[in-house]
Amino acid sequence: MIKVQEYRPQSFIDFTKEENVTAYQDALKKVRAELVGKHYPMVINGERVDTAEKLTSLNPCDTSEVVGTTAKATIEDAERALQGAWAAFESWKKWDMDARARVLLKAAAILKRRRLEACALMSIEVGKNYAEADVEVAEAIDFLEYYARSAMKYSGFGSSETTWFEGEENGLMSIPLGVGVSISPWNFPCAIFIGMAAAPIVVGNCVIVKPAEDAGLIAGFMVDIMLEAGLPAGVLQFLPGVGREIGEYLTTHAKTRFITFTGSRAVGLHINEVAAKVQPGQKWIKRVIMELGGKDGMIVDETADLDVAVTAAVQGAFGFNGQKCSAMSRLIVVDSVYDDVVNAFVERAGALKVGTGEENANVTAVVNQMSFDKIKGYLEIAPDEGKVLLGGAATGEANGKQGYYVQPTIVGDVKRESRLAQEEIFGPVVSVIRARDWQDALDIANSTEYGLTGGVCSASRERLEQARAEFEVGNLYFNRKITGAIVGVQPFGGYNMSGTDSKAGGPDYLANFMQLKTVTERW
Ligand SMILES: NC(=O)c1ccc[n+]([C@@H]2O[C@H](COP(=O)([O-])OP(=O)(O)OC[C@H]3O[C@@H](n4cnc5c(N)ncnc54)[C@H](O)[C@@H]3O)[C@@H](O)[C@H]2O)c1
Ligand SMILES: N[C@@H](CCC=O)C(=O)O
Repeated sequence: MIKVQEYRPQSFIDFTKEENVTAYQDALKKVRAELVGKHYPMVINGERVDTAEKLTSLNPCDTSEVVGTTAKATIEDAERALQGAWAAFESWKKWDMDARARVLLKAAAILKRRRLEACALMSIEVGKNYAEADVEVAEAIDFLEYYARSAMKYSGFGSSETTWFEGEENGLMSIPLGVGVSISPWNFPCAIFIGMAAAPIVVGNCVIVKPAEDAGLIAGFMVDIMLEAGLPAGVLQFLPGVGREIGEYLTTHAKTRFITFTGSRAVGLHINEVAAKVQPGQKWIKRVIMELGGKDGMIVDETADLDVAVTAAVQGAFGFNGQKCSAMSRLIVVDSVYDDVVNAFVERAGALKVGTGEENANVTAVVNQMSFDKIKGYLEIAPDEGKVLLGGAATGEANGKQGYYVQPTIVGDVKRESRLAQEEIFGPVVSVIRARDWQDALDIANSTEYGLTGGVCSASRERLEQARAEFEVGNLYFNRKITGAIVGVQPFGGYNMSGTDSKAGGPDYLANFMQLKTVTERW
């Protein structure tokens, strides 16, 4: 058994301290000097391989800046990566669990040393401010540390998990699935990207990682760390490319054993459908693990502490511009305190500074043109679906910089069945919904097809207990923000249309990537 201290999540950097701000700014300079403008080729079978065409990553906060480029994998590359991964699987599956876990622990150690570089790169590539970037890199380290330790419980012949039967030895063996595809989103391009790769890898699978098109550089940075930590050739195949091209090819392929996907509901459901169709030569039912979108609501009732509720609302709604699956996009307030809560929320949100990630603004630009246009579309219908109380414009500029800037927006008295109340917007836009009373608020909270995060701000024990039982979400928070799950502390994942509730960072997450064999020997 590997010798490590008990898992403890990373603490976050305190950016109220001047020395930490200075260190971050130094990291930004280093990243600008060493990583901006860099090109990341694919990594297939341990070799760096390039393509004629490239994918370009733009700075969303200053779209005149190209942050860097990656290769753009073709179908032939995807095929080669898949075959190479199956060849690597023959030896990787035989490695001791301890030895595989050590690779993750070493990667965590390297990332700890390069923590601020990873943060700074994300400030430039996807516009995260300092705290948002830091929380994400801390989560990436936590995933590596946590999954390394979790793997231990699947090591060896687990006869203790079965009931004793006289005259026989019985037990369960956990064995890896084979080769899978990990398809990740741009909004947590470091933590989710590496968590979805490290988990299957540590228990003996080989993985083709397909990062999001908008965040290829941080993905390349993380792959370098995994290789430096000692992953053998072919275990992690780095395949930046276009989702509907190579993603589609790999998810439909007969030789893909499992798919772990985090992204939108639309793409997730499409993958679920194509993966279910058995291809010629396919000899398994593909395992599909899905983490999808949300339309997350937080209820504030008349017993709530107003300051706690408003702080939770501002943090949950506007952290990383609402570009989190967990973001509070619906604030559901009971009628008797509606005006007080909403006025305070509008006032606090109105003080948020809009600017670049590098300037450490509270709200930065949204990720790309498609996202900007989509949010703009919702802002256009907002006056018909409620009252715009704050913001309401997609300005496309902040402090003289052209970028995908959208004002923090609050729309009041949104109709509960409207598009603003039902569809994931994925930007700094909050719909406030007026509820008659507590029960009406809970009904509204449960009235979407999603079920990812939710929250209640209330001092009523009875109501909190009712919510515990009846609020239909995978992650439920009381009297705090509804974002920011910590690995091992709040296992994360939703149900209903929000996903397969596989609970990343939870005690059973690795079981998603293994199959069990029961072995009986008669003595
Ligand atoms: N539940 C969670 O844990 C969680 C976490 C983060 C983000 N999300 C969700 O992700 C979404 C935002 O991320 P996004 O915009 O990158 O999502 P997206 O669905 O547009 O893309 C996700 C990934 O899928 C790939 N892809 C696109 N089409 C594909 C296809 N046909 N076949 C295979 N792959 C394909 C993309 O290239 C990308 O890598 C939001 O809906 C958000 O709620 C969920
Ligand atoms: N795990 C993150 C959300 C990831 C989705 O975007 C949170 O808990 O806020």
